Amino acid sequence: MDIASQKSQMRTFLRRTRRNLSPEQQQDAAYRLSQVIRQHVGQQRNVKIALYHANDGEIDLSFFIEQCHKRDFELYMPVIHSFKPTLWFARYSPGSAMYSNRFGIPEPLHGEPIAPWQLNLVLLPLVGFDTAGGRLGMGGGFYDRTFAHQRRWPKKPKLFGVAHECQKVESIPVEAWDIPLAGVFTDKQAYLSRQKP
Ligand SMILES: Nc1nc2c(c(=O)[nH]1)N(C=O)[C@@H](CNc1ccc(C(=O)N[C@@H](CCC(=O)O)C(=O)O)cc1)CN2
Ligand SMILES: Nc1ncnc2c1ncn2[C@@H]1O[C@H](COP(=O)(O)OP(=O)(O)OP(=O)(O)O)[C@@H](O)[C@H]1O
Repeated sequence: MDIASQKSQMRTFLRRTRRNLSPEQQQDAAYRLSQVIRQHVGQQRNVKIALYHANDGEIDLSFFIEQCHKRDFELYMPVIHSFKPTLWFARYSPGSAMYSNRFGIPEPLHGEPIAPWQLNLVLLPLVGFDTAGGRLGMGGGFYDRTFAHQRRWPKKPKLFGVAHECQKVESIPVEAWDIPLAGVFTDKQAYLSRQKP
């Protein structure tokens, strides 16, 4: 079986697995995840973080968003570009007016854009991951394209995948365009990459 078909099968299975979590399991996971991320963001100030609005059983960042709000962190959410398959990031605060994109995922309606290299941390939603740096997204290549040229940027945000622990698999093939992650945060622990991304 070719890599695209393997990934597609894995995607179907893992999306179903996360959608089958109960509301209690989701809430518990969201709380634990916020603690795991907080340990890694530490006591820094003026942090600019891109995160996402949970959809399709994704692990929910609302507890973490609350904590960021209290600490005056600036938050941003991905917005799908109107004619290119890439993302830009718009300022978000709890209570911001939102608009559903073509996949039904809410995006900030009036959020100020930020140049991606000005972000300090990007939390990417994952469908699956392994502990060797393999990752699986929704299959649109949106994050891959958005961060494809980051080596040429004046500075780079740290990229961390975010997922439920039950989205961890034995091995996901890494393809040439896959952007390297600094690690993955789950409701159980942080998996940090060995190689520097
Ligand atoms: N919460 C969240 N926001 C995100 C992402 C994400 O994975 N999660 N994205 C990460 O890239 C981008 C959106 N990418 C997406 C890619 C595919 C599908 C999707 O549901 N595809 C459907 C069928 C496609 C269609 O309707 O045409 C599917 O596969 O069932 C959704 C989002 C930007 N925002
Ligand atoms: N930098 C790029 N330039 C052009 N096409 C790309 C680039 N990155 C990925 N793609 C294309 O996007 C498609 C989806 O890739 P892949 O299955 O790895 O997505 P994904 O990693 O699951 O999605 P995401 O990046 O949104 O999390 C592939 O067909 C790939 O060829």
